[in-house]
Amino acid sequence: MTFPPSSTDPSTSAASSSHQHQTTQQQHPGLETLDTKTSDESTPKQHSPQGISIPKCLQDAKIATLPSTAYYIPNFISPEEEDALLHKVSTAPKPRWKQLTHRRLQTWPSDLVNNKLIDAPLPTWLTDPVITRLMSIPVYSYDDKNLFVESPHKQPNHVLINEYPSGIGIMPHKDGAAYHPVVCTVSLGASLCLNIYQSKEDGALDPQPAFRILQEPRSLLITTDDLYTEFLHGIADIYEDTNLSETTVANWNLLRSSWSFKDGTNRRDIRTSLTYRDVIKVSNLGNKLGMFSKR
Ligand SMILES: O=C(O)CCC(=O)C(=O)O
Ligand SMILES: [Fe+2]
Repeated sequence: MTFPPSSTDPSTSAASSSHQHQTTQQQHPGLETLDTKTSDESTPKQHSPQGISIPKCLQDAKIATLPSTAYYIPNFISPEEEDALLHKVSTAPKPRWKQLTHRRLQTWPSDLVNNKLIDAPLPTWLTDPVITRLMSIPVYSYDDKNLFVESPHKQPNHVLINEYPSGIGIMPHKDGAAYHPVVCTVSLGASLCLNIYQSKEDGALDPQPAFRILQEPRSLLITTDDLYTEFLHGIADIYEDTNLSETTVANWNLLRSSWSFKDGTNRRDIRTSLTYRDVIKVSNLGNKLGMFSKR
């Protein structure tokens, strides 16, 4: 990864777990259990296990105010799934963690070497439920093609886990050429704003974010196209996101709990993100050595 003006990397984060999501359960006349949210969002939902709300197709989750394609699903995983993922992350063997100056990260199945992944399976706790659920959502209602239909391996093969204490973010960067330009980020633990930056005509970074996307715990954010290739993204090193409103947050109408930010602030807490991507180049070295055959 490279940092400004043109860059690549893994992530950041923080936010407040006090923004609890409230749902009431209702029996649908059909088969499934529906979540009826008490907050002010409106995306039509399909249903599955408790606390999850999956749109019928990604168009229902599209962040309409952005110039390029992005989707936001607030209740992508349940509180129990969130706890289970956080437990797996925190109990991973110590050598799995790479400690940076202010945050730490894990890469699964491994680090890239010269932008290449050594072929190895992801552990089940990272594929199920996140990848299975992601693959089950069609992009459009009229056919069943999913988001990874054009990606080299037809699904994510790499997960970067970043843990951001409050006050810590990630510099504006681009994710670079190693990945297919579809990025799926599951947020755990707390909320924060992802900033989207543009370069100015002279190529320098405009330090003022062009857009902000608020990511709540248990949400899935998908960014693609120009958001991947043209814009930069980053997270500010702050303890509180401020000036949050319908006009300053691109995905305000899709939030689970916009009411909880109605004073315009989000106090950061530890946020962990899981970034799922398809690494374009994969080497079979691992298979040849029989390294990963028995997972
Ligand atoms: O943690 C995040 O949401 C951002 C991660 C990121 O930018 C990256 O992994 O490249
Ligand atoms: Fe990134």
